This record gives sequence, structure tokens and C-alpha cells, in this order.
Amino acid sequence: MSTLEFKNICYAYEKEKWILSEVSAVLETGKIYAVLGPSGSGKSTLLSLLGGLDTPTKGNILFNGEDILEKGLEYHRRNRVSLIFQNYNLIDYMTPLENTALIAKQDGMPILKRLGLTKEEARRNILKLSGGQQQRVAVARALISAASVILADEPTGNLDENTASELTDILRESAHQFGKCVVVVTHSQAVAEKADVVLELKHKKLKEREIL
Ligand SMILES: Nc1ncnc2c1ncn2[C@@H]1O[C@H](COP(=O)(O)OP(=O)(O)OP(=O)(O)O)[C@@H](O)[C@H]1O
Repeated sequence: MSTLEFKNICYAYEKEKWILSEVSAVLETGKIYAVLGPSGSGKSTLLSLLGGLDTPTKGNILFNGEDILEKGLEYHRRNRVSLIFQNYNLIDYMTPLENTALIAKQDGMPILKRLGLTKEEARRNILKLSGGQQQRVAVARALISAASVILADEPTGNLDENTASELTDILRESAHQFGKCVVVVTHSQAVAEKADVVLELKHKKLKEREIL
């Protein structure tokens, strides 16, 4: 089991204007976490810190007990985390299959198919796919990567209810069957209900919500 831990993180984009204050948690592989909270509460900010896109103003982020700064943020980003962000970070002059091929040698078609793309869509240029289809390619890319942590920012945001529910089931499966640590920032109660742990960001603090 691997862990991604953050300890007493504080973060401000501008001097002394704190977005996060003394935020801590331990995230484990094999589990799916939902991070909820009002708009502007700092959820995406927290995700970018966990993904090594930025460093906390104060506090530490540890992977298996070692500060991620020890091996460096680039190492962290390349080897341990896979990001599904709102702009999808896809290479838009390539096809879905070419995008998954950049991440792993294995054939991307089974996972793209599982996520509802046809063979024809998998061979179409990214820009000729709908927003929801692009989102599913971004998820396929994360699932195919060897990284043990998947960080997803509103992965169901562009999807209808059924597709959103299927995608959440796939993320859950990635945690429970494939041992990933999945962290999903969401406004969706339906996604939160499928998470093992629900964390709520409010007033710069993170609290674990009890699951009934
Ligand atoms: N690059 C930036 N520079 C300055 N302030 C920023 C920057 N990025 C975000 N912020 C501010 O930081 C706060 C937290 O933003 P963040 O995107 O983390 O919130 P969020 O909880 O993910 O919001 P949402 O649910 O609306 O996506 C907001 O007040 C936002 O305006």
C-alpha cells in the first residue's frame, strides 16, 4: 500500500491571503476519495499541490513517508500521479488512441471502449470529439498510466447522469480492483456517495465527513 499524505498545508496565491490553512490528511491506495466544498474554497488548488504542479506556502506533502521535494516535483508528476484536469491536457492534434499510446505501450482501445468510445471515435482527432468524449479520453489516459495516484478535477462535469455514474464506477474500480488512490474533486452528491471517504473543504479547512 502507498500513501500520499499532506501535513499542515497552508497556501496563498497572494501574500497572506490564505486559501488553505493547516490542512492535513492521509490518502491511501485502494480507496476513492471525494473532495467537496463550495466554489472557490480551494479544491482545485489542493489537487494541484498534490499533483506537484505547485508547492505549498507552508507544510509538506509526503509520498510513502518521503517529502515529494526529495525526489523533486518533476519525478512526482512523471511517476506517481496522473491528472484529469478540467482542460483535459490532451494532445489535441492526435487521436484518443495516440493519446493513450503516449502514456503506456498497451492497446488503449479496451479502456476507451469501456468508457463508451467507438473504434471510429478512438481514431478521430481529439478536437472533433465532444467535451464529454474528450473528458473520457482524459480518464482513459489516467487509468492506463502506471501512476498509483489519480487526481481528477470534476471528471463528471460534462457528462449526462448515466455516463457520469458509469465513469464514477470505473474510477471506483480503479481504486478497489487495481489499487489506485483516486482523489476526485466534485460538486456531485452522486459521486460523493460512491466514495470511500468524503473530505469537505470549507473556510480554509478540510474535514472528513462521516459516511452513514
Ligand atoms: N492563479 C491564481 N491566482 C490568484 N488566485 C487564484 C488563482 N487560482 C485560483 N485562485 C483563487 O483561489 C481560490 C480557490 O480557487 P480554486 O480553483 O482552488 O477553488 P475550487 O474550490 O476548486 O472552486 P470551483 O469549485 O469553483 O472549481 C478562489 O478564490 C480563486 O479565485
